[in-house]
Amino acid sequence: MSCKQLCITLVAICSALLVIVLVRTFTLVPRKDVVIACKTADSDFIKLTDQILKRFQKALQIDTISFKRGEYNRDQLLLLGSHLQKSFPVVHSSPLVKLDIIANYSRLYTISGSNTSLTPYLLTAHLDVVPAIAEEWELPPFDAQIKDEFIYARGAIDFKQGIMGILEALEYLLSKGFKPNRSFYIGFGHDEEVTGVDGARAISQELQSRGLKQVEFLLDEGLAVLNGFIPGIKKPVALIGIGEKGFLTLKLYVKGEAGHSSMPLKETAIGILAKAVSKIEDNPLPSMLGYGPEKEMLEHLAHEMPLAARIVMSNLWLFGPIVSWFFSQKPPTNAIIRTVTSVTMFNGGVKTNVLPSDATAYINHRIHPAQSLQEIMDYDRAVINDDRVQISVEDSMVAAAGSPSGENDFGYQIISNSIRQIWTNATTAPGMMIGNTDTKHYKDFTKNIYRFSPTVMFPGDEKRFHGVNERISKNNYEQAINFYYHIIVNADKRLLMGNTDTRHYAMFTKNIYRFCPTVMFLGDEKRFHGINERISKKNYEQAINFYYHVITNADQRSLINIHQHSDEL
Ligand SMILES: CCCCCCCC/C=C\CCCCCCCC(=O)NCC(=O)O
Repeated sequence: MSCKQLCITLVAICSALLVIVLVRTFTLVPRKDVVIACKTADSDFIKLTDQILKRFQKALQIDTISFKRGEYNRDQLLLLGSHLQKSFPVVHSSPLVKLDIIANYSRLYTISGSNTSLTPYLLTAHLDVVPAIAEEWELPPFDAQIKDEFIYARGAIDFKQGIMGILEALEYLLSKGFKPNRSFYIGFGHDEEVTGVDGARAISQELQSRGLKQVEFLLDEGLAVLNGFIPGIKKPVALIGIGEKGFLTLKLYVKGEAGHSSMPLKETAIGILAKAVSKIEDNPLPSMLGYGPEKEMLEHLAHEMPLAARIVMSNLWLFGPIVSWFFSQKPPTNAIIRTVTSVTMFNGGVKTNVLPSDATAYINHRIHPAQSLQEIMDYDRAVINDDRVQISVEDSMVAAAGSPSGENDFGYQIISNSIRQIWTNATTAPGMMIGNTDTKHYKDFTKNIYRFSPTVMFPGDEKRFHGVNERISKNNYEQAINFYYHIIVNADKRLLMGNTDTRHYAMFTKNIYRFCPTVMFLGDEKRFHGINERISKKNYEQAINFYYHVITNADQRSLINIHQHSDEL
Protein backbone atom coordinates (compact mmCIF):
# COMPACT_ATOMS: atom_id res chain seq x y z
CA MET A 1 0.00 0.00 0.00
CA SER A 2 1.43 3.39 -1.00
CA CYS A 3 1.77 6.23 1.47
CA LYS A 4 -1.07 8.06 -0.27
CA GLN A 5 -3.37 5.05 -0.02
CA LEU A 6 -2.48 4.67 3.66
CA CYS A 7 -3.33 8.32 4.31
CA ILE A 8 -6.64 7.99 2.48
CA THR A 9 -7.52 4.85 4.49
CA LEU A 10 -6.65 6.58 7.76
CA VAL A 11 -8.69 9.66 6.90
CA ALA A 12 -11.62 7.43 5.90
CA ILE A 13 -11.44 5.50 9.22
CA CYS A 14 -11.19 8.70 11.28
CA SER A 15 -14.08 10.29 9.37
CA ALA A 16 -16.23 7.19 9.90
CA LEU A 17 -15.41 7.23 13.63
CA LEU A 18 -16.19 10.93 13.83
CA VAL A 19 -19.54 10.43 12.12
CA ILE A 20 -20.48 7.60 14.53
CA VAL A 21 -19.37 9.68 17.53
CA LEU A 22 -21.34 12.73 16.39
CA VAL A 23 -24.46 10.81 15.41
CA ARG A 24 -24.54 9.10 18.81
CA THR A 25 -23.81 12.37 20.60
CA PHE A 26 -26.75 14.19 19.07
CA THR A 27 -29.33 11.44 18.80
CA LEU A 28 -29.35 9.99 22.31
CA VAL A 29 -32.20 12.05 23.74
CA PRO A 30 -34.58 10.31 26.16
CA ARG A 31 -38.35 10.69 26.39
CA LYS A 32 -39.43 13.67 28.42
CA ASP A 33 -43.17 14.11 28.89
CA VAL A 34 -44.54 17.51 29.72
CA VAL A 35 -45.55 17.20 33.37
CA ILE A 36 -47.54 19.53 35.57
CA ALA A 37 -45.29 20.71 38.38
CA CYS A 38 -46.50 20.09 41.91
CA LYS A 39 -46.64 23.47 43.65
CA THR A 40 -47.11 24.27 47.32
CA ALA A 41 -50.05 26.51 46.34
CA ASP A 42 -51.89 23.62 44.64
CA SER A 43 -55.16 22.68 46.28
CA ASP A 44 -54.04 19.05 46.47
CA PHE A 45 -50.55 19.77 47.85
CA ILE A 46 -50.01 17.92 51.11
CA LYS A 47 -48.42 20.37 53.53
CA LEU A 48 -46.12 19.18 56.27
CA THR A 49 -48.26 20.08 59.27
CA ASP A 50 -47.07 19.75 62.86
CA GLN A 51 -49.26 16.69 63.17
CA ILE A 52 -47.68 14.99 60.13
CA LEU A 53 -44.20 15.86 61.37
CA LYS A 54 -44.92 14.56 64.87
CA ARG A 55 -46.18 11.19 63.67
CA PHE A 56 -43.10 10.82 61.49
CA GLN A 57 -40.87 11.61 64.48
CA LYS A 58 -42.79 9.10 66.58
CA ALA A 59 -42.22 6.39 63.94
CA LEU A 60 -38.50 7.20 63.97
CA GLN A 61 -38.35 6.98 67.76
CA ILE A 62 -39.41 3.34 67.66
CA ASP A 63 -36.18 1.36 67.31
CA THR A 64 -37.27 -1.45 65.02
CA ILE A 65 -33.72 -2.77 64.71
CA SER A 66 -32.85 -5.93 62.81
CA PHE A 67 -29.65 -7.58 64.06
CA LYS A 68 -29.41 -10.75 62.04
CA ARG A 69 -31.75 -13.17 60.30
CA GLY A 70 -34.62 -13.91 62.66
CA GLU A 71 -33.24 -11.53 65.27
CA TYR A 72 -35.10 -8.25 65.44
CA ASN A 73 -36.78 -6.00 68.00
CA ARG A 74 -40.16 -7.72 67.98
CA ASP A 75 -41.83 -5.49 70.60
CA GLN A 76 -40.80 -2.40 68.69
CA LEU A 77 -42.21 -3.78 65.46
CA LEU A 78 -45.55 -4.28 67.23
CA LEU A 79 -45.33 -0.77 68.63
CA LEU A 80 -44.69 0.67 65.19
CA GLY A 81 -47.68 -1.31 63.89
CA SER A 82 -50.00 0.26 66.45
CA HIS A 83 -48.52 3.70 65.77
CA LEU A 84 -49.41 3.30 62.08
CA GLN A 85 -52.86 2.10 62.99
CA LYS A 86 -53.49 5.17 65.18
CA SER A 87 -51.83 7.67 62.85
CA PHE A 88 -53.81 6.77 59.74
CA PRO A 89 -57.42 6.22 60.82
CA VAL A 90 -58.90 6.71 57.33
CA VAL A 91 -56.57 4.14 55.74
CA HIS A 92 -57.29 1.66 58.50
CA SER A 93 -61.07 2.03 58.36
CA SER A 94 -61.68 2.51 54.63
CA PRO A 95 -63.85 -0.16 52.96
CA LEU A 96 -61.48 0.09 49.99
CA VAL A 97 -58.50 -1.02 52.08
CA LYS A 98 -57.82 -4.46 53.48
CA LEU A 99 -54.89 -4.93 55.86
CA ASP A 100 -53.26 -8.28 56.49
CA ILE A 101 -50.57 -8.74 59.11
CA ILE A 102 -48.08 -11.19 57.67
CA ALA A 103 -45.62 -13.22 59.71
CA ASN A 104 -46.66 -11.31 62.86
CA TYR A 105 -45.09 -7.95 61.93
CA SER A 106 -45.14 -7.29 58.18
CA ARG A 107 -48.08 -5.43 56.67
CA LEU A 108 -49.86 -6.01 53.39
CA TYR A 109 -52.45 -3.44 52.35
CA THR A 110 -54.77 -4.25 49.44
CA ILE A 111 -56.46 -1.22 47.93
CA SER A 112 -59.32 -2.19 45.66
CA GLY A 113 -59.81 -0.37 42.40
CA SER A 114 -63.06 -0.26 40.44
CA ASN A 115 -61.61 -1.44 37.11
CA THR A 116 -60.57 -5.05 37.40
CA SER A 117 -59.22 -5.07 33.84
CA LEU A 118 -56.28 -2.93 35.01
CA THR A 119 -53.28 -4.85 36.35
CA PRO A 120 -52.53 -3.79 39.93
CA TYR A 121 -49.21 -2.35 40.99
CA LEU A 122 -47.18 -2.74 44.16
CA LEU A 123 -45.47 -0.22 46.45
CA THR A 124 -43.03 -1.62 48.99
CA ALA A 125 -40.96 -0.35 51.90
CA HIS A 126 -39.51 -1.77 55.11
CA LEU A 127 -40.30 -1.25 58.76
CA ASP A 128 -36.90 -2.21 60.18
CA VAL A 129 -33.64 -0.30 60.54
CA VAL A 130 -30.02 -1.16 61.22
CA PRO A 131 -28.43 -0.59 64.65
CA ALA A 132 -26.77 2.73 65.50
CA ILE A 133 -23.77 3.55 67.70
CA ALA A 134 -25.34 6.38 69.65
CA GLU A 135 -22.09 7.90 70.97
CA GLU A 136 -20.91 8.76 67.47
CA TRP A 137 -24.04 10.70 66.52
CA GLU A 138 -24.53 14.47 66.82
CA LEU A 139 -28.02 13.80 68.14
CA PRO A 140 -29.35 10.55 69.62
CA PRO A 141 -30.36 8.14 66.80
CA PHE A 142 -33.77 7.28 68.23
CA ASP A 143 -34.92 10.69 69.47
CA ALA A 144 -35.75 12.14 66.03
CA GLN A 145 -34.70 15.61 67.12
CA ILE A 146 -34.66 18.49 64.66
CA LYS A 147 -31.58 20.59 64.04
CA ASP A 148 -31.28 23.16 61.24
CA GLU A 149 -34.50 21.88 59.63
CA PHE A 150 -33.20 18.28 59.50
CA ILE A 151 -34.74 15.40 61.42
CA TYR A 152 -31.91 13.19 62.69
CA ALA A 153 -32.76 9.55 63.22
CA ARG A 154 -31.91 6.01 62.21
CA GLY A 155 -34.43 5.20 59.50
CA ALA A 156 -34.88 8.82 58.37
CA ILE A 157 -33.76 7.87 54.83
CA ASP A 158 -33.65 4.07 55.13
CA PHE A 159 -36.60 3.83 55.00
CA LYS A 160 -39.25 5.13 57.34
CA GLN A 161 -39.79 8.17 55.13
CA GLY A 162 -41.09 5.62 52.62
CA ILE A 163 -43.42 3.89 55.09
CA MET A 164 -44.82 7.12 56.44
CA GLY A 165 -44.76 8.95 53.10
CA ILE A 166 -46.86 6.28 51.38
CA LEU A 167 -49.41 6.15 54.20
CA GLU A 168 -49.66 9.95 54.48
CA ALA A 169 -50.39 10.15 50.74
CA LEU A 170 -52.99 7.39 50.94
CA GLU A 171 -54.62 8.87 54.06
CA TYR A 172 -54.92 12.22 52.29
CA LEU A 173 -56.31 10.74 49.08
CA LEU A 174 -58.88 8.56 50.80
CA SER A 175 -60.01 11.39 53.05
CA LYS A 176 -60.65 13.47 49.90
CA GLY A 177 -62.85 10.71 48.49
CA PHE A 178 -60.30 9.09 46.15
CA LYS A 179 -61.62 5.86 44.67
CA PRO A 180 -58.93 4.18 42.60
CA ASN A 181 -59.62 2.65 39.22
CA ARG A 182 -56.54 0.45 39.41
CA SER A 183 -56.09 -1.79 42.45
CA PHE A 184 -52.75 -1.66 44.20
CA TYR A 185 -50.86 -3.29 47.03
CA ILE A 186 -48.62 -1.82 49.67
CA GLY A 187 -46.19 -4.25 51.27
CA PHE A 188 -44.14 -3.31 54.34
CA GLY A 189 -41.62 -6.02 55.22
CA HIS A 190 -40.18 -6.19 58.72
CA ASP A 191 -36.68 -7.59 58.14
CA GLU A 192 -35.30 -6.11 54.92
CA GLU A 193 -32.03 -5.22 56.64
CA VAL A 194 -31.40 -8.92 57.21
CA THR A 195 -32.49 -10.08 53.70
CA GLY A 196 -36.28 -9.96 54.11
CA VAL A 197 -36.76 -13.72 54.28
CA ASP A 198 -39.29 -13.51 57.10
CA GLY A 199 -41.14 -10.39 55.95
CA ALA A 200 -41.14 -9.58 52.23
CA ARG A 201 -40.85 -13.22 51.24
CA ALA A 202 -43.94 -14.04 53.33
CA ILE A 203 -45.85 -11.11 51.79
CA SER A 204 -44.93 -12.42 48.36
CA GLN A 205 -46.10 -15.93 49.30
CA GLU A 206 -49.37 -14.49 50.58
CA LEU A 207 -49.94 -12.70 47.26
CA GLN A 208 -49.14 -15.90 45.39
CA SER A 209 -51.53 -17.91 47.53
CA ARG A 210 -54.28 -15.44 46.61
CA GLY A 211 -53.66 -16.27 42.97
CA LEU A 212 -51.97 -13.00 42.04
CA LYS A 213 -49.93 -13.68 38.92
CA GLN A 214 -48.77 -10.28 37.83
CA VAL A 215 -48.35 -6.70 38.89
CA GLU A 216 -47.94 -3.83 36.44
CA PHE A 217 -44.85 -2.58 38.23
CA LEU A 218 -43.16 -2.55 41.62
CA LEU A 219 -41.63 0.50 43.29
CA ASP A 220 -39.35 -0.08 46.27
CA GLU A 221 -36.62 1.93 48.01
CA GLY A 222 -33.55 2.58 45.94
CA LEU A 223 -31.56 5.34 44.34
CA ALA A 224 -32.26 8.97 45.01
CA VAL A 225 -32.27 12.59 43.85
CA LEU A 226 -28.55 13.19 43.58
CA ASN A 227 -26.88 16.59 43.56
CA GLY A 228 -23.24 16.79 42.49
CA PHE A 229 -22.66 13.05 42.27
CA ILE A 230 -22.34 12.77 38.54
CA PRO A 231 -19.39 14.51 36.99
CA GLY A 232 -20.42 17.22 34.53
CA ILE A 233 -24.03 17.63 35.68
CA LYS A 234 -24.95 20.47 37.97
CA LYS A 235 -28.72 19.98 38.09
CA PRO A 236 -30.22 17.24 40.31
CA VAL A 237 -30.24 13.77 38.81
CA ALA A 238 -32.93 11.37 39.99
CA LEU A 239 -31.78 7.84 39.36
CA ILE A 240 -34.36 5.07 39.16
CA GLY A 241 -32.78 1.70 39.90
CA ILE A 242 -33.68 -0.62 37.02
CA GLY A 243 -31.15 -3.21 38.13
CA GLU A 244 -29.67 -4.24 41.43
CA LYS A 245 -26.23 -5.51 42.26
CA GLY A 246 -25.95 -9.01 43.62
CA PHE A 247 -24.02 -9.83 46.75
CA LEU A 248 -21.64 -12.50 47.89
CA THR A 249 -20.49 -12.78 51.48
CA LEU A 250 -17.47 -15.01 51.90
CA LYS A 251 -16.09 -16.40 55.11
CA LEU A 252 -12.30 -16.65 55.25
CA TYR A 253 -11.00 -19.00 57.90
CA VAL A 254 -7.49 -19.86 58.98
CA LYS A 255 -6.77 -22.66 61.45
CA GLY A 256 -3.77 -21.82 63.63
CA GLU A 257 -2.02 -23.41 66.55
CA ALA A 258 -2.55 -22.16 70.07
CA GLY A 259 0.58 -21.69 72.17
CA HIS A 260 2.60 -19.31 74.30
CA SER A 261 3.24 -15.88 72.82
CA SER A 262 6.84 -16.00 74.11
CA MET A 263 7.62 -18.71 71.50
CA PRO A 264 5.73 -17.63 68.38
CA LEU A 265 5.65 -19.38 65.04
CA LYS A 266 6.74 -17.36 62.01
CA GLU A 267 3.12 -16.53 61.23
CA THR A 268 -0.04 -16.74 63.33
CA ALA A 269 -3.53 -17.46 62.04
CA ILE A 270 -4.20 -13.74 62.38
CA GLY A 271 -1.09 -12.84 60.35
CA ILE A 272 -1.96 -15.27 57.56
CA LEU A 273 -5.53 -13.99 57.38
CA ALA A 274 -4.42 -10.35 57.51
CA LYS A 275 -2.20 -10.93 54.46
CA ALA A 276 -5.08 -12.55 52.58
CA VAL A 277 -7.39 -9.67 53.41
CA SER A 278 -4.75 -7.15 52.43
CA LYS A 279 -4.30 -8.83 49.02
CA ILE A 280 -8.06 -8.71 48.49
CA GLU A 281 -8.15 -4.98 49.22
CA ASP A 282 -5.14 -4.29 46.99
CA ASN A 283 -6.69 -6.02 43.99
CA PRO A 284 -10.06 -4.51 43.16
CA LEU A 285 -12.10 -6.28 40.51
CA PRO A 286 -11.96 -4.81 37.02
CA SER A 287 -14.35 -2.16 35.75
CA MET A 288 -17.41 -3.56 33.98
CA LEU A 289 -18.47 -0.17 32.66
CA GLY A 290 -20.70 -0.57 29.64
CA TYR A 291 -21.97 -4.04 30.48
CA GLY A 292 -24.75 -3.13 32.95
CA PRO A 293 -27.43 -0.51 33.63
CA GLU A 294 -24.75 2.17 34.15
CA LYS A 295 -24.43 2.31 30.35
CA GLU A 296 -28.07 3.30 29.97
CA MET A 297 -27.68 5.77 32.81
CA LEU A 298 -24.81 7.60 31.16
CA GLU A 299 -26.45 7.56 27.76
CA HIS A 300 -29.63 9.04 29.28
CA LEU A 301 -27.66 11.72 31.06
CA ALA A 302 -25.26 12.60 28.26
CA HIS A 303 -27.55 15.24 26.77
CA GLU A 304 -27.44 17.13 30.09
CA MET A 305 -23.66 17.41 30.01
CA PRO A 306 -21.34 19.98 28.45
CA LEU A 307 -20.34 19.09 24.89
CA ALA A 308 -17.01 17.37 25.64
CA ALA A 309 -18.55 15.18 28.36
CA ARG A 310 -21.58 14.57 26.16
CA ILE A 311 -19.39 13.25 23.36
CA VAL A 312 -17.53 10.99 25.82
CA MET A 313 -20.62 9.63 27.59
CA SER A 314 -22.53 9.00 24.36
CA ASN A 315 -19.62 6.95 23.06
CA LEU A 316 -18.59 4.61 25.84
CA TRP A 317 -17.63 2.07 23.17
CA LEU A 318 -14.68 4.39 22.46
CA PHE A 319 -14.05 6.33 25.66
CA GLY A 320 -14.95 3.63 28.24
CA PRO A 321 -11.45 3.32 29.77
CA ILE A 322 -11.21 7.07 30.48
CA VAL A 323 -14.66 7.09 32.13
CA SER A 324 -13.76 3.99 34.16
CA TRP A 325 -10.64 5.65 35.53
CA PHE A 326 -12.59 8.78 36.39
CA PHE A 327 -15.43 6.91 38.09
CA SER A 328 -13.01 4.76 40.08
CA GLN A 329 -11.84 7.80 42.04
CA LYS A 330 -14.90 8.12 44.34
CA PRO A 331 -16.82 5.40 46.23
CA PRO A 332 -20.34 6.20 44.94
CA THR A 333 -19.28 6.28 41.26
CA ASN A 334 -16.85 3.39 41.73
CA ALA A 335 -19.76 1.34 43.08
CA ILE A 336 -21.67 1.53 39.82
CA ILE A 337 -18.91 0.37 37.50
CA ARG A 338 -17.53 -2.69 39.24
CA THR A 339 -18.04 -5.45 41.76
CA VAL A 340 -16.86 -3.88 45.01
CA THR A 341 -15.27 -5.55 47.99
CA SER A 342 -15.62 -4.70 51.68
CA VAL A 343 -13.90 -6.57 54.48
CA THR A 344 -16.59 -6.16 57.10
CA MET A 345 -15.64 -8.43 60.04
CA PHE A 346 -12.38 -9.78 61.43
CA ASN A 347 -12.06 -11.95 64.53
CA GLY A 348 -9.16 -13.83 66.10
CA GLY A 349 -7.36 -14.33 69.36
CA VAL A 350 -8.55 -14.63 72.94
CA LYS A 351 -5.77 -13.15 75.07
CA THR A 352 -2.73 -10.93 74.66
CA ASN A 353 -0.24 -13.68 75.53
CA VAL A 354 -1.94 -16.60 73.71
CA LEU A 355 -1.24 -17.48 70.07
CA PRO A 356 -4.58 -17.53 68.23
CA SER A 357 -5.93 -20.97 67.44
CA ASP A 358 -7.87 -19.57 64.49
CA ALA A 359 -8.98 -16.38 62.76
CA THR A 360 -12.07 -15.49 60.72
CA ALA A 361 -12.89 -12.64 58.36
CA TYR A 362 -15.92 -11.83 56.25
CA ILE A 363 -15.80 -10.23 52.85
CA ASN A 364 -18.93 -8.65 51.43
CA HIS A 365 -18.94 -8.20 47.64
CA ARG A 366 -21.60 -6.25 45.80
CA ILE A 367 -21.66 -7.83 42.38
CA HIS A 368 -21.96 -6.03 39.07
CA PRO A 369 -24.74 -7.60 36.94
CA ALA A 370 -22.25 -8.60 34.24
CA GLN A 371 -20.43 -10.96 36.61
CA SER A 372 -21.35 -14.29 38.17
CA LEU A 373 -20.88 -15.45 41.76
CA GLN A 374 -18.47 -18.13 40.55
CA GLU A 375 -16.28 -15.60 38.72
CA ILE A 376 -15.89 -13.59 41.92
CA MET A 377 -15.09 -16.68 44.02
CA ASP A 378 -12.47 -17.76 41.49
CA TYR A 379 -11.00 -14.28 41.42
CA ASP A 380 -10.67 -14.11 45.22
CA ARG A 381 -9.13 -17.56 45.40
CA ALA A 382 -6.55 -16.62 42.79
CA VAL A 383 -5.74 -13.32 44.50
CA ILE A 384 -5.35 -14.89 47.97
CA ASN A 385 -3.39 -17.80 46.49
CA ASP A 386 -2.88 -19.46 49.88
CA ASP A 387 -4.37 -22.89 50.65
CA ARG A 388 -4.19 -22.23 54.37
CA VAL A 389 -7.07 -19.77 53.92
CA GLN A 390 -10.36 -21.68 53.67
CA ILE A 391 -13.00 -19.83 51.71
CA SER A 392 -16.70 -20.61 52.03
CA VAL A 393 -19.90 -18.90 50.95
CA GLU A 394 -21.86 -17.41 53.82
CA ASP A 395 -24.66 -15.87 51.74
CA SER A 396 -25.25 -14.74 48.19
CA MET A 397 -27.65 -13.34 45.64
CA VAL A 398 -27.18 -12.94 41.91
CA ALA A 399 -27.61 -9.45 40.52
CA ALA A 400 -31.03 -8.46 39.20
CA ALA A 401 -31.41 -7.91 35.48
CA GLY A 402 -32.34 -4.49 34.20
CA SER A 403 -36.03 -3.63 34.14
CA PRO A 404 -37.31 -1.86 31.05
CA SER A 405 -36.87 1.91 30.99
CA GLY A 406 -38.13 2.68 27.50
CA GLU A 407 -40.39 5.42 26.27
CA ASN A 408 -43.49 3.29 26.60
CA ASP A 409 -42.70 1.40 29.78
CA PHE A 410 -45.59 2.35 32.03
CA GLY A 411 -44.01 1.85 35.46
CA TYR A 412 -40.74 3.54 34.60
CA GLN A 413 -42.44 6.53 33.01
CA ILE A 414 -44.97 6.91 35.85
CA ILE A 415 -42.11 7.04 38.36
CA SER A 416 -40.03 9.33 36.17
CA ASN A 417 -42.93 11.75 35.62
CA SER A 418 -43.90 11.75 39.31
CA ILE A 419 -40.32 12.60 40.22
CA ARG A 420 -40.28 15.47 37.76
CA GLN A 421 -43.53 16.83 39.18
CA ILE A 422 -41.84 17.21 42.57
CA TRP A 423 -38.22 17.94 41.63
CA THR A 424 -39.04 20.11 38.66
CA ASN A 425 -35.42 20.90 37.79
CA ALA A 426 -34.27 17.29 38.03
CA THR A 427 -33.48 15.02 35.17
CA THR A 428 -34.31 11.35 35.55
CA ALA A 429 -32.35 8.36 34.33
CA PRO A 430 -32.24 4.62 34.86
CA GLY A 431 -29.47 3.46 37.18
CA MET A 432 -28.22 0.49 39.12
CA MET A 433 -29.13 0.06 42.78
CA ILE A 434 -25.84 -0.45 44.58
CA GLY A 435 -27.36 -1.74 47.82
CA ASN A 436 -29.88 -4.53 48.16
CA THR A 437 -33.62 -4.36 48.58
CA ASP A 438 -36.63 -6.56 49.24
CA THR A 439 -37.45 -6.59 45.51
CA LYS A 440 -35.84 -10.00 45.05
CA HIS A 441 -38.84 -11.55 46.78
CA TYR A 442 -41.28 -10.13 44.25
CA LYS A 443 -39.44 -10.89 41.02
CA ASP A 444 -41.98 -13.52 39.89
CA PHE A 445 -44.74 -10.91 39.69
CA THR A 446 -43.16 -8.58 37.16
CA LYS A 447 -40.11 -7.68 35.17
CA ASN A 448 -40.93 -4.03 35.83
CA ILE A 449 -39.11 -3.57 39.13
CA TYR A 450 -37.93 -0.08 40.05
CA ARG A 451 -35.94 1.16 43.01
CA PHE A 452 -36.20 4.80 43.95
CA SER A 453 -36.24 6.58 47.31
CA PRO A 454 -37.66 10.11 47.35
CA THR A 455 -34.53 11.33 49.12
CA VAL A 456 -32.44 14.36 48.18
CA MET A 457 -28.72 13.74 48.57
CA PHE A 458 -25.55 15.80 48.37
CA PRO A 459 -22.00 14.40 48.24
CA GLY A 460 -21.14 12.92 51.63
CA ASP A 461 -24.75 12.04 52.44
CA GLU A 462 -24.17 8.49 51.16
CA LYS A 463 -22.17 7.88 54.37
CA ARG A 464 -25.31 8.41 56.42
CA PHE A 465 -26.81 5.14 55.11
CA HIS A 466 -26.09 2.64 57.89
CA GLY A 467 -23.61 5.26 59.20
CA VAL A 468 -23.88 8.11 61.66
CA ASN A 469 -26.16 11.15 61.58
CA GLU A 470 -28.76 9.72 59.20
CA ARG A 471 -31.18 12.57 58.55
CA ILE A 472 -33.80 14.04 56.26
CA SER A 473 -34.84 17.66 55.90
CA LYS A 474 -38.41 18.60 56.75
CA ASN A 475 -38.81 19.91 53.21
CA ASN A 476 -37.57 16.62 51.77
CA TYR A 477 -40.04 14.66 53.86
CA GLU A 478 -42.84 16.86 52.53
CA GLN A 479 -41.56 16.15 49.00
CA ALA A 480 -41.54 12.41 49.75
CA ILE A 481 -45.22 12.47 50.76
CA ASN A 482 -46.19 14.43 47.66
CA PHE A 483 -44.08 12.14 45.47
CA TYR A 484 -46.10 9.12 46.64
CA TYR A 485 -49.31 11.10 46.20
CA HIS A 486 -48.42 11.60 42.53
CA ILE A 487 -47.35 7.99 42.09
CA ILE A 488 -50.77 6.84 43.30
CA VAL A 489 -52.67 9.38 41.19
CA ASN A 490 -50.56 8.87 38.04
CA ALA A 491 -50.53 5.07 38.23
CA ASP A 492 -54.32 5.12 38.42
CA LYS A 493 -54.47 5.98 34.71
CA ARG A 494 -54.94 3.33 32.09
CA LEU A 495 -52.14 4.51 29.82
CA LEU A 496 -49.23 6.87 29.63
CA MET A 497 -50.16 10.19 28.09
CA GLY A 498 -49.20 9.79 24.44
CA ASN A 499 -45.92 11.04 23.09
CA THR A 500 -45.13 11.51 19.45
CA ASP A 501 -42.07 10.97 17.31
CA THR A 502 -41.57 14.73 17.03
CA ARG A 503 -38.75 14.79 19.57
CA HIS A 504 -36.56 12.97 17.05
CA TYR A 505 -36.86 15.93 14.69
CA ALA A 506 -36.29 18.60 17.35
CA MET A 507 -32.90 19.47 15.93
CA PHE A 508 -34.43 20.64 12.63
CA THR A 509 -36.93 23.22 13.88
CA LYS A 510 -38.59 24.79 16.87
CA ASN A 511 -41.88 24.93 14.89
CA ILE A 512 -43.26 21.54 15.82
CA TYR A 513 -47.03 21.05 15.79
CA ARG A 514 -49.14 18.05 16.63
CA PHE A 515 -52.61 17.53 15.16
CA CYS A 516 -54.55 14.50 13.96
CA PRO A 517 -57.35 15.11 11.43
CA THR A 518 -59.63 13.05 13.62
CA VAL A 519 -63.10 13.95 14.79
CA MET A 520 -63.69 12.85 18.37
CA PHE A 521 -66.59 12.69 20.76
CA LEU A 522 -66.44 12.18 24.50
CA GLY A 523 -65.44 8.59 25.22
CA ASP A 524 -63.55 8.18 21.93
CA GLU A 525 -60.26 8.84 23.77
CA LYS A 526 -60.53 5.29 25.19
CA ARG A 527 -60.22 3.89 21.68
CA PHE A 528 -56.56 5.06 21.50
CA HIS A 529 -54.54 1.95 22.32
CA GLY A 530 -57.82 0.56 23.67
CA ILE A 531 -60.45 -1.53 21.99
CA ASN A 532 -62.69 -0.73 18.98
CA GLU A 533 -60.38 1.89 17.48
CA ARG A 534 -62.30 3.31 14.45
CA ILE A 535 -62.78 6.21 12.06
CA SER A 536 -65.89 7.15 10.09
CA LYS A 537 -65.75 7.04 6.27
CA LYS A 538 -66.60 10.72 6.25
CA ASN A 539 -63.79 11.55 8.65
CA TYR A 540 -61.30 9.61 6.51
CA GLU A 541 -62.39 11.68 3.48
CA GLN A 542 -61.83 14.82 5.58
CA ALA A 543 -58.39 13.59 6.60
CA ILE A 544 -57.35 13.15 2.94
CA ASN A 545 -58.59 16.63 2.08
CA PHE A 546 -56.93 18.10 5.13
CA TYR A 547 -53.51 16.76 3.99
CA TYR A 548 -54.25 18.01 0.44
CA HIS A 549 -54.64 21.51 1.87
CA VAL A 550 -51.59 21.22 4.14
CA ILE A 551 -49.46 20.37 1.10
CA THR A 552 -50.89 23.03 -1.20
CA ASN A 553 -50.92 25.74 1.48
CA ALA A 554 -47.37 25.01 2.62
CA ASP A 555 -46.18 25.31 -0.97
CA GLN A 556 -46.26 29.10 -0.77
CA ARG A 557 -43.20 31.27 -0.22
CA SER A 558 -44.78 33.03 2.78
CA LEU A 559 -48.12 33.36 4.52
CA ILE A 560 -50.72 35.21 2.55
CA ASN A 561 -51.01 38.72 3.98
CA ILE A 562 -54.53 38.70 5.29
CA HIS A 563 -54.78 42.52 5.52
CA GLN A 564 -53.78 42.90 1.90
CA HIS A 565 -56.53 40.56 0.88
CA SER A 566 -59.01 42.35 3.12
CA ASP A 567 -58.08 45.62 1.42
CA GLU A 568 -58.74 44.07 -1.91
CA LEU A 569 -62.19 43.06 -0.87
C1 LIG B 1 -22.99 8.01 39.36
C2 LIG B 1 -24.03 7.51 40.26
C3 LIG B 1 -23.59 7.35 41.62
C4 LIG B 1 -24.57 6.62 42.42
C5 LIG B 1 -24.44 7.06 43.77
C6 LIG B 1 -25.42 6.48 44.66
C7 LIG B 1 -25.54 7.33 45.87
C8 LIG B 1 -26.29 6.68 46.93
C9 LIG B 1 -27.76 6.57 46.70
C10 LIG B 1 -28.43 5.59 47.19
C11 LIG B 1 -27.70 4.53 47.92
C12 LIG B 1 -28.51 3.56 48.49
C13 LIG B 1 -27.66 2.54 49.21
C14 LIG B 1 -28.28 2.19 50.47
C15 LIG B 1 -29.00 0.91 50.44
C16 LIG B 1 -30.16 0.93 51.36
C17 LIG B 1 -30.84 -0.39 51.44
C18 LIG B 1 -30.07 -1.34 52.29
O1 LIG B 1 -29.44 -0.98 53.23
N1 LIG B 1 -30.13 -2.62 51.97
C19 LIG B 1 -29.37 -3.64 52.62
C20 LIG B 1 -28.02 -3.80 52.04
O2 LIG B 1 -27.73 -3.38 50.94
O3 LIG B 1 -27.19 -4.40 52.73
